[in-house]
Amino acid sequence: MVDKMLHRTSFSLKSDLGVTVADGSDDAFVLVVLNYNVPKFVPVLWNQARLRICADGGANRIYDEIPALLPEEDADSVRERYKPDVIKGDLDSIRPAVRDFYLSLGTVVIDESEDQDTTDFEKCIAYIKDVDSNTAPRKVVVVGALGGRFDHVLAHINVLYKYPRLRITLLSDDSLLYLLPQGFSHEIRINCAVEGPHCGLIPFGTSSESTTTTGLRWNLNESGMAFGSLISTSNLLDDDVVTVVSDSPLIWTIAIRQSGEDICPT
Ligand SMILES: Nc1ncnc2c1ncn2[C@@H]1O[C@H](COP(=O)(O)OP(=O)(O)OP(=O)(O)O)[C@@H](O)[C@H]1O
Ligand SMILES: Cc1ncc(C[n+]2csc(CCO)c2C)c(N)n1
Repeated sequence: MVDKMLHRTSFSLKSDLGVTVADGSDDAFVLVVLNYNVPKFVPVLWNQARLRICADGGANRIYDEIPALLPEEDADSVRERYKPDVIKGDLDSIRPAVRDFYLSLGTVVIDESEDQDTTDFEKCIAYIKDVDSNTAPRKVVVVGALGGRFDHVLAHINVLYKYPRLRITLLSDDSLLYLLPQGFSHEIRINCAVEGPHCGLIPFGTSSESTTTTGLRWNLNESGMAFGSLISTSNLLDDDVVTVVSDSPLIWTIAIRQSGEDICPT
Protein backbone atom coordinates (compact mmCIF):
# COMPACT_ATOMS: atom_id res chain seq x y z
CA MET A 1 0.00 0.00 0.00
CA VAL A 2 1.52 3.37 -0.96
CA ASP A 3 0.88 6.47 1.16
CA LYS A 4 -1.45 9.13 -0.15
CA MET A 5 -0.04 12.63 -0.66
CA LEU A 6 -2.58 15.43 -0.55
CA HIS A 7 -2.09 18.59 -2.63
CA ARG A 8 -4.10 21.75 -2.23
CA THR A 9 -3.37 25.28 -3.43
CA SER A 10 -4.17 27.04 -0.18
CA PHE A 11 -3.03 30.57 -0.95
CA SER A 12 -5.36 33.22 -2.32
CA LEU A 13 -4.47 35.41 -5.29
CA LYS A 14 -7.47 37.71 -5.28
CA SER A 15 -8.27 39.55 -2.09
CA ASP A 16 -5.71 41.11 0.20
CA LEU A 17 -7.01 40.40 3.69
CA GLY A 18 -3.71 41.60 5.17
CA VAL A 19 -3.51 38.36 7.15
CA THR A 20 -0.49 36.11 7.50
CA VAL A 21 -1.42 32.43 7.68
CA ALA A 22 -0.64 31.33 11.26
CA ASP A 23 2.83 29.86 11.75
CA GLY A 24 2.56 26.12 12.22
CA SER A 25 -0.57 25.91 10.07
CA ASP A 26 -0.56 23.45 7.18
CA ASP A 27 -1.11 26.43 4.91
CA ALA A 28 1.95 28.43 6.06
CA PHE A 29 4.40 29.03 3.23
CA VAL A 30 7.68 30.75 2.42
CA LEU A 31 7.60 33.15 -0.54
CA VAL A 32 10.67 33.23 -2.81
CA VAL A 33 10.96 36.09 -5.32
CA LEU A 34 13.18 35.54 -8.37
CA ASN A 35 14.66 38.06 -10.79
CA TYR A 36 11.93 37.88 -13.41
CA ASN A 37 8.56 39.60 -13.95
CA VAL A 38 6.75 40.03 -10.65
CA PRO A 39 3.18 38.71 -11.06
CA LYS A 40 0.48 41.28 -10.25
CA PHE A 41 -0.78 39.27 -7.26
CA VAL A 42 2.57 39.33 -5.39
CA PRO A 43 1.40 41.96 -2.84
CA VAL A 44 -1.46 39.60 -1.91
CA LEU A 45 0.87 36.58 -1.58
CA TRP A 46 3.42 38.66 0.34
CA ASN A 47 0.90 39.35 3.09
CA GLN A 48 0.02 35.66 3.45
CA ALA A 49 3.62 34.37 3.62
CA ARG A 50 5.35 33.47 6.90
CA LEU A 51 8.82 34.33 5.49
CA ARG A 52 9.90 36.29 2.37
CA ILE A 53 13.18 35.58 0.59
CA CYS A 54 14.58 37.30 -2.50
CA ALA A 55 17.07 35.52 -4.73
CA ASP A 56 19.72 38.19 -5.45
CA GLY A 57 18.22 40.46 -8.18
CA GLY A 58 14.72 39.44 -7.04
CA ALA A 59 15.23 42.22 -4.46
CA ASN A 60 15.47 44.81 -7.29
CA ARG A 61 12.12 43.52 -8.56
CA ILE A 62 10.45 44.03 -5.17
CA TYR A 63 12.04 47.47 -4.79
CA ASP A 64 11.04 48.61 -8.32
CA GLU A 65 7.81 46.77 -9.06
CA ILE A 66 5.77 46.57 -5.85
CA PRO A 67 5.32 50.39 -5.69
CA ALA A 68 4.25 50.27 -9.36
CA LEU A 69 1.63 47.64 -8.47
CA LEU A 70 0.28 49.87 -5.65
CA PRO A 71 0.28 53.28 -7.41
CA GLU A 72 -2.20 54.89 -5.02
CA GLU A 73 0.27 54.53 -2.12
CA ASP A 74 3.47 56.42 -1.34
CA ALA A 75 6.38 54.49 -2.94
CA ASP A 76 8.75 54.80 0.03
CA SER A 77 6.25 53.56 2.59
CA VAL A 78 5.35 50.65 0.29
CA ARG A 79 9.08 49.75 0.14
CA GLU A 80 9.35 49.80 3.90
CA ARG A 81 6.28 47.60 4.30
CA TYR A 82 7.35 45.07 1.62
CA LYS A 83 10.75 44.32 3.21
CA PRO A 84 12.31 40.91 2.45
CA ASP A 85 13.38 38.90 5.52
CA VAL A 86 16.34 37.43 3.65
CA ILE A 87 18.22 38.19 0.42
CA LYS A 88 20.53 35.41 -0.70
CA GLY A 89 22.66 34.67 -3.75
CA ASP A 90 25.97 35.51 -5.35
CA LEU A 91 24.87 39.15 -5.17
CA ASP A 92 26.04 40.09 -8.65
CA SER A 93 22.61 41.40 -9.66
CA ILE A 94 21.21 43.29 -6.65
CA ARG A 95 21.92 47.03 -7.00
CA PRO A 96 24.11 48.35 -4.15
CA ALA A 97 21.51 51.01 -3.28
CA VAL A 98 18.78 48.33 -3.01
CA ARG A 99 21.04 46.11 -0.84
CA ASP A 100 21.84 49.06 1.46
CA PHE A 101 18.18 50.10 1.67
CA TYR A 102 17.05 46.66 2.86
CA LEU A 103 20.13 46.22 5.14
CA SER A 104 19.11 49.47 6.88
CA LEU A 105 15.65 47.96 7.48
CA GLY A 106 17.12 44.81 9.05
CA THR A 107 16.96 42.35 6.15
CA VAL A 108 19.48 39.49 6.45
CA VAL A 109 21.72 39.55 3.35
CA ILE A 110 23.70 36.38 2.64
CA ASP A 111 26.55 36.49 0.12
CA GLU A 112 27.46 33.10 -1.33
CA SER A 113 29.44 34.34 -4.30
CA GLU A 114 32.03 31.60 -3.74
CA ASP A 115 29.47 28.97 -4.86
CA GLN A 116 29.29 28.99 -8.65
CA ASP A 117 27.69 25.53 -8.91
CA THR A 118 24.19 26.30 -7.63
CA THR A 119 21.86 29.06 -8.77
CA ASP A 120 20.64 31.89 -6.58
CA PHE A 121 17.24 30.20 -6.48
CA GLU A 122 18.73 26.94 -5.21
CA LYS A 123 20.73 28.90 -2.60
CA CYS A 124 17.39 30.22 -1.29
CA ILE A 125 15.89 26.72 -1.19
CA ALA A 126 18.97 25.47 0.72
CA TYR A 127 18.37 28.29 3.25
CA ILE A 128 14.77 27.13 3.77
CA LYS A 129 15.86 23.52 4.16
CA ASP A 130 18.91 24.06 6.38
CA VAL A 131 18.63 27.41 8.19
CA ASP A 132 14.95 28.29 8.60
CA SER A 133 14.14 26.78 11.98
CA ASN A 134 10.36 27.00 11.67
CA THR A 135 8.80 23.60 12.16
CA ALA A 136 5.80 24.32 9.94
CA PRO A 137 5.42 22.12 6.86
CA ARG A 138 7.98 23.29 4.32
CA LYS A 139 5.71 24.83 1.73
CA VAL A 140 7.38 27.22 -0.69
CA VAL A 141 5.77 29.44 -3.33
CA VAL A 142 8.15 30.82 -5.97
CA VAL A 143 7.24 33.82 -8.11
CA GLY A 144 8.94 34.81 -11.36
CA ALA A 145 9.66 31.12 -11.85
CA LEU A 146 8.11 30.47 -15.27
CA GLY A 147 8.73 32.29 -18.53
CA GLY A 148 12.02 34.08 -19.06
CA ARG A 149 15.32 32.34 -19.75
CA PHE A 150 14.78 28.69 -20.62
CA ASP A 151 17.92 27.44 -18.82
CA HIS A 152 16.69 29.16 -15.65
CA VAL A 153 13.21 27.62 -16.02
CA LEU A 154 14.74 24.15 -16.39
CA ALA A 155 16.97 24.82 -13.36
CA HIS A 156 13.82 25.75 -11.40
CA ILE A 157 12.17 22.45 -12.33
CA ASN A 158 15.37 20.57 -11.50
CA VAL A 159 15.25 22.04 -7.97
CA LEU A 160 11.82 20.43 -7.49
CA TYR A 161 13.43 17.07 -8.22
CA LYS A 162 16.46 17.79 -5.99
CA TYR A 163 14.27 18.71 -3.00
CA PRO A 164 11.27 16.35 -3.33
CA ARG A 165 10.41 16.63 0.38
CA LEU A 166 9.81 20.39 0.19
CA ARG A 167 6.44 21.28 -1.26
CA ILE A 168 7.61 23.84 -3.83
CA THR A 169 5.11 25.54 -6.17
CA LEU A 170 6.46 27.50 -9.15
CA LEU A 171 4.13 30.32 -10.10
CA SER A 172 3.61 32.87 -12.87
CA ASP A 173 0.68 35.05 -13.88
CA ASP A 174 -0.56 32.20 -16.10
CA SER A 175 0.34 28.84 -14.55
CA LEU A 176 1.53 27.01 -11.50
CA LEU A 177 3.36 23.71 -11.30
CA TYR A 178 4.70 21.32 -8.69
CA LEU A 179 6.23 17.87 -8.40
CA LEU A 180 4.23 14.76 -7.67
CA PRO A 181 7.05 12.72 -6.07
CA GLN A 182 7.48 9.04 -6.78
CA GLY A 183 6.24 6.54 -4.20
CA PHE A 184 2.88 8.09 -3.33
CA SER A 185 -0.61 8.08 -4.71
CA HIS A 186 -1.58 11.71 -5.22
CA GLU A 187 -4.85 13.47 -4.49
CA ILE A 188 -5.02 17.00 -5.91
CA ARG A 189 -7.85 19.09 -4.47
CA ILE A 190 -8.57 21.85 -6.93
CA ASN A 191 -8.95 25.39 -5.58
CA CYS A 192 -11.28 26.63 -8.30
CA ALA A 193 -10.97 30.26 -7.14
CA VAL A 194 -7.30 30.14 -8.14
CA GLU A 195 -6.70 27.43 -10.74
CA GLY A 196 -8.09 25.56 -13.73
CA PRO A 197 -9.45 24.35 -16.04
CA HIS A 198 -6.46 23.61 -18.32
CA CYS A 199 -3.87 21.28 -16.86
CA GLY A 200 -1.10 18.83 -17.71
CA LEU A 201 0.97 15.94 -16.37
CA ILE A 202 4.55 15.90 -17.59
CA PRO A 203 7.13 13.09 -17.23
CA PHE A 204 10.17 15.42 -16.92
CA GLY A 205 13.45 13.63 -16.52
CA THR A 206 12.17 10.08 -16.41
CA SER A 207 9.54 8.49 -18.59
CA SER A 208 6.63 6.68 -16.96
CA GLU A 209 5.72 3.12 -17.78
CA SER A 210 2.34 3.36 -16.12
CA THR A 211 0.23 6.31 -15.01
CA THR A 212 -3.44 6.21 -14.02
CA THR A 213 -5.57 9.30 -13.34
CA THR A 214 -9.13 10.22 -12.41
CA GLY A 215 -10.84 13.59 -12.59
CA LEU A 216 -9.51 14.65 -15.99
CA ARG A 217 -11.26 14.96 -19.36
CA TRP A 218 -8.55 12.75 -20.91
CA ASN A 219 -7.61 10.29 -18.16
CA LEU A 220 -4.63 7.97 -18.36
CA ASN A 221 -5.25 4.30 -17.71
CA GLU A 222 -1.99 2.49 -16.92
CA SER A 223 -0.58 4.51 -19.83
CA GLY A 224 3.08 5.14 -20.59
CA MET A 225 4.29 8.72 -20.94
CA ALA A 226 7.60 9.96 -22.34
CA PHE A 227 9.02 12.85 -24.33
CA GLY A 228 9.03 11.57 -27.90
CA SER A 229 5.69 9.83 -27.43
CA LEU A 230 2.80 10.84 -25.12
CA ILE A 231 2.85 13.67 -22.60
CA SER A 232 -0.45 14.97 -21.24
CA THR A 233 -0.84 18.66 -22.14
CA SER A 234 -3.98 20.72 -22.88
CA ASN A 235 -5.92 18.41 -20.57
CA LEU A 236 -9.00 19.71 -18.69
CA LEU A 237 -10.40 19.25 -15.19
CA ASP A 238 -13.49 17.13 -15.05
CA ASP A 239 -13.84 17.18 -11.26
CA ASP A 240 -12.64 19.18 -8.25
CA VAL A 241 -10.43 16.26 -7.19
CA VAL A 242 -7.79 14.72 -9.46
CA THR A 243 -5.98 11.52 -8.51
CA VAL A 244 -2.69 10.36 -9.98
CA VAL A 245 -0.90 7.04 -9.51
CA SER A 246 2.37 6.62 -11.38
CA ASP A 247 5.59 4.62 -11.27
CA SER A 248 7.55 7.87 -11.87
CA PRO A 249 7.75 11.39 -10.49
CA LEU A 250 5.60 13.74 -12.60
CA ILE A 251 5.12 17.48 -12.90
CA TRP A 252 1.52 18.62 -12.37
CA THR A 253 0.72 21.95 -14.01
CA ILE A 254 -2.51 23.91 -14.03
CA ALA A 255 -3.57 27.30 -15.41
CA ILE A 256 -4.12 30.25 -13.08
CA ARG A 257 -7.74 31.32 -13.46
CA GLN A 258 -7.96 34.79 -14.94
CA SER A 259 -10.38 37.30 -13.42
CA GLY A 260 -13.90 36.77 -14.70
CA GLU A 261 -13.50 32.97 -14.88
CA ASP A 262 -15.02 31.81 -11.62
CA ILE A 263 -16.78 28.64 -12.64
CA CYS A 264 -15.94 25.47 -10.73
CA PRO A 265 -16.20 22.30 -12.80
CA THR A 266 -18.75 20.57 -10.54
N1 LIG B 1 15.72 35.81 -17.20
C1 LIG B 1 15.31 35.02 -16.22
N2 LIG B 1 14.30 34.16 -16.42
C2 LIG B 1 13.86 33.35 -15.42
N3 LIG B 1 14.40 33.33 -14.19
C3 LIG B 1 15.41 34.16 -13.93
C4 LIG B 1 15.92 35.06 -14.92
N4 LIG B 1 16.93 35.76 -14.38
C5 LIG B 1 17.05 35.34 -13.12
N5 LIG B 1 16.15 34.37 -12.82
C6 LIG B 1 15.97 33.67 -11.53
O1 LIG B 1 16.20 34.59 -10.48
C7 LIG B 1 17.32 34.16 -9.67
C8 LIG B 1 18.13 35.37 -9.29
O2 LIG B 1 18.60 35.92 -10.50
P1 LIG B 1 19.79 36.96 -10.70
O3 LIG B 1 19.48 37.86 -11.84
O4 LIG B 1 20.07 37.61 -9.42
O5 LIG B 1 21.03 36.09 -11.07
P2 LIG B 1 21.55 35.34 -12.34
O6 LIG B 1 22.98 35.72 -12.32
O7 LIG B 1 20.82 35.46 -13.63
O8 LIG B 1 21.23 33.93 -11.78
P3 LIG B 1 22.19 32.83 -11.17
O9 LIG B 1 23.30 33.60 -10.47
O10 LIG B 1 21.33 32.05 -10.24
O11 LIG B 1 22.65 32.07 -12.38
C9 LIG B 1 18.07 33.13 -10.52
O12 LIG B 1 18.72 32.17 -9.71
C10 LIG B 1 16.94 32.51 -11.32
O13 LIG B 1 16.29 31.55 -10.52
C1 LIG C 1 28.44 21.75 -15.32
C2 LIG C 1 28.22 23.19 -14.95
N1 LIG C 1 27.51 23.95 -15.83
C3 LIG C 1 27.30 25.24 -15.55
C4 LIG C 1 27.81 25.80 -14.40
C5 LIG C 1 27.61 27.28 -14.17
N2 LIG C 1 26.78 27.60 -13.07
C6 LIG C 1 25.78 26.83 -12.63
S1 LIG C 1 25.02 27.50 -11.28
C7 LIG C 1 26.02 28.86 -11.34
C8 LIG C 1 25.88 29.94 -10.32
C9 LIG C 1 25.16 31.11 -10.82
O1 LIG C 1 24.99 32.02 -9.76
C10 LIG C 1 26.92 28.79 -12.38
C11 LIG C 1 27.93 29.85 -12.74
C12 LIG C 1 28.54 24.97 -13.51
N3 LIG C 1 29.05 25.42 -12.34
N4 LIG C 1 28.71 23.66 -13.80
